[in-house]
Amino acid sequence: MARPLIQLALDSLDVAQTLKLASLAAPYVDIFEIGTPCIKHNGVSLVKELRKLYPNKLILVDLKTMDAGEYEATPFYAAGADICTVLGVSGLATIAGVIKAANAHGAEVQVDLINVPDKAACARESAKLGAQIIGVHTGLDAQAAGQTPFADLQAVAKLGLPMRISVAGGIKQSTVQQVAQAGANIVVVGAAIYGAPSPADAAREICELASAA
Ligand SMILES: O=C(CO)[C@H](O)[C@H](O)COP(=O)(O)O
Repeated sequence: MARPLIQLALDSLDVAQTLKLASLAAPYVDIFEIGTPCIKHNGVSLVKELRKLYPNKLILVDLKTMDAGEYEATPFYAAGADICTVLGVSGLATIAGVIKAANAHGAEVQVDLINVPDKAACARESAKLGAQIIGVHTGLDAQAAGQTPFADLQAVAKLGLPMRISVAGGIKQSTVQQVAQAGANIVVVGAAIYGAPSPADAAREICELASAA
């Protein structure tokens, strides 16, 4: 089994800190995620800057789009995003709009299952529409309330859909192998890297653990 891709969530609002973290972790991660607060604060120019600095990395823009899918996502794909996210709770018309924008740019879409009540139905419908990635996600506020993504990951993996599975929500060194073995194709890590004393060491450890899973 191929190791899952490692996605670093760049969740700072500060551009200098974001670029510094990206450079420290770059040797060990496959995807740079421009996190939702970061993209809202810094906009399309940060996508362009990261694209220029890292032509060979995948860039995910965590738009968490809720409406006006095609219109909102188009400038981010045009700026160089490989993947944009859309909320599963937004509904099928919005998801279809982001997929249309992605297709126009030869790019991909991740549907985020955060707070979706019927995750299996949403994942199935998203696959039918042509989304390439389904995101099992326990957000930061839900994590603070003690929730984790592990049970949802198992349930989504069991569906056997023709989509890659991304998992996010407090993944760290002690859980990366568990999620890889449960079927995650993309493992998203934020705080366990950016909050570590050495982000580079943390990113390397996570990459090595994922490779050995
Ligand atoms: O999308 C996010 C919050 O909505 C975060 O970027 C994602 O949860 C990863 O960060 P962490 O590993 O700290 O949970």
